[in-house]
Amino acid sequence: MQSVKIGILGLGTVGSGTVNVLTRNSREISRRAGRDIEIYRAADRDLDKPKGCDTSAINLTDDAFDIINDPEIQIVVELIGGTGVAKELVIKAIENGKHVVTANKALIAIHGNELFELAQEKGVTISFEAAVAGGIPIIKAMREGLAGNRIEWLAGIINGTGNFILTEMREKGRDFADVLAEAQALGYAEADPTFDIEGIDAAHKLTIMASIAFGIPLQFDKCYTEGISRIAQEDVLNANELGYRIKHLGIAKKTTAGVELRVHPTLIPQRRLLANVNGVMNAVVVKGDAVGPTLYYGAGAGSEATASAVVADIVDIVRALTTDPENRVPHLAFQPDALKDTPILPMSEVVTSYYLRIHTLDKPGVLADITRILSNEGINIEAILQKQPEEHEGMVPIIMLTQAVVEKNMDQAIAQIEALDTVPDSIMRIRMESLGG
Ligand SMILES: NC(=O)c1ccc[n+]([C@@H]2O[C@H](COP(=O)([O-])OP(=O)(O)OC[C@H]3O[C@@H](n4cnc5c(N)ncnc54)[C@H](O)[C@@H]3O)[C@@H](O)[C@H]2O)c1
Ligand SMILES: N[C@@H](CCO)C(=O)O
Ligand code: NA
Repeated sequence: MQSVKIGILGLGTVGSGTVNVLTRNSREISRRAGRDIEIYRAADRDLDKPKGCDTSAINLTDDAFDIINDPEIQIVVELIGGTGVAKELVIKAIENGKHVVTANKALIAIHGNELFELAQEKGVTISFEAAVAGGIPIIKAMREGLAGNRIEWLAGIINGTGNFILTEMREKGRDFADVLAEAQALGYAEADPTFDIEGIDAAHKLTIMASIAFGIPLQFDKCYTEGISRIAQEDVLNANELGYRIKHLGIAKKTTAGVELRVHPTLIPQRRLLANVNGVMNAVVVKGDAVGPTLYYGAGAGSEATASAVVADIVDIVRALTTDPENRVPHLAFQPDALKDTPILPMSEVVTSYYLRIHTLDKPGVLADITRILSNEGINIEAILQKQPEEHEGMVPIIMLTQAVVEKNMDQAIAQIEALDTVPDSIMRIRMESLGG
C-alpha cells in the first residue's frame, strides 16, 4: 500500500524530535499504523539554523504554505506555535482537506471551538495530544479511557518549566532567574517564558482538559490564572515546615454552582503523589465517579517526549483515514451538539483553605487585630507559625493556615489586614488543596 505523506511545519525542539522518532521507530510505527508514514516535506522559516535532526532525506522549504498547498500531503503537523501564522496555516490546511496534528495549546485553547467546527465541516481531524502535558497520553485517557465516567475533578502539574523551577528552588535553594535560563536552554520553555511563569501555558492546557472532562466549550478567557513569580524562598521553606509542598496546579472541578477553572500555586500535603512530582515531569489526577482517582505521570516537555505524543496522533489519524468522519472520536470527547454551557465560576465564588504569610511590625496587639478581622469574615484558623524578627529586617512573619472559606470573604479580610499600620507589606496568600477523594 502507498505510504501516507505528511508535512511538518517547524523544525525546532518538537519538530526535530518528531523527525527523529518517526525515523528511528519507522518499522514499529508502520506495523502499528498499517501503512508507512513518509516525511514528505518539512518547512522552517530559518533553514540556516542547525536542526536537531537529520534533514538530508526531506524536501525542505522555508515557506510553510508550500506544504499546505501540496496535494500529495494528507497530514499537516503544525509545530511552529503561537496564534498568528500557525492559525492561518491550520485553517488553510483544513480547507484543503488535510488532517492536522498540533502541539499548540494556545491555538487550541483560544481558537479550538471554531477550528473544530471547521474540521467537522470538512470531514478532517485535528489532533492535539502533545498540547497537554507533553508526552503523557492524557487526552486519549480522558477522551476514550474514561468515557464511562462522570468526571468530578482533575488537578495537575501541567507546566514542566514551572515545576522545574519550583523543584530546583526547593531542593537546591537556586535562584529563580538562573533556573529559568536553564529550562530555556533545555528547550522546555515557551517562546515567551512568561507564558510558563505566569500560568498562561498551564491555563491553555487546563482549558482543554476541562472541556474534555465536562463536555463544555473551550473558554480560556474565563480561566483564573496566577503564576509562580511571587513565591519566595521563605514560602517554600514554610510550606515544608508545615508538611506541605508548593506546586503550580491547574484545577478543574464540577460543583453544583458551575465549573471551577483555576491555575495557581497551591499548597498540597507532602504525602500526596502530586507533591512528589519533580523537575520537568508533569502529572494529572482525574477523579471519575466510577473509577475513582486515576493518575497520569510523565515528561511534560522536551523534544522526544513531546514527539511521542505527536507521532501517536499521526498513527491514530493514519489508522482512521478510511473511516467515516462521523465515527471518529469527537475532538472534545462529547458530540459537538451535546456540549453544555455550564457556567465557569468566578474566582470570588471558589471555596478553598489558605496559607497566609503576613509581615508585621514587632508591636503588641498585631496578632489580635489580625485574628479579629479573620474571625469577623467567618474565617477559622487551623495553624499559626510565628517567625523570629531577626532574620526578617525587624519584621515578624506570621504564617497562618485557614479552614475553607469562600474567596470573596478572604479578599475582604486581606484588604482589611493590609490596611493596618502594623502590616506594611502586601500579604502572600497561597490556596491549599487536600486532593483527597
Ligand atoms: N518544547 C516543548 O517541550 C513543547 C512541549 C509541548 C508543546 N510544545 C509546543 O510545540 C510548539 C513548538 O514548540 P518548540 O518548543 O518546538 O518551538 P521552537 O521555537 O523550538 O520551534 C519552532 C520552529 O518553528 C520555526 N518557525 C517559526 N515561524 C515559522 C514560520 N512562519 N514558518 C515555518 N517555520 C517557522 C522556527 O524557526 C523554529 O524552528 C509550540 O506550540 C509549543 O507550545 C512544545
Ligand atoms: N513550555 C511548556 C512546554 C510543554 O507544553 C512546559 O514547560 O510545560
Ligand atoms: Na499529552
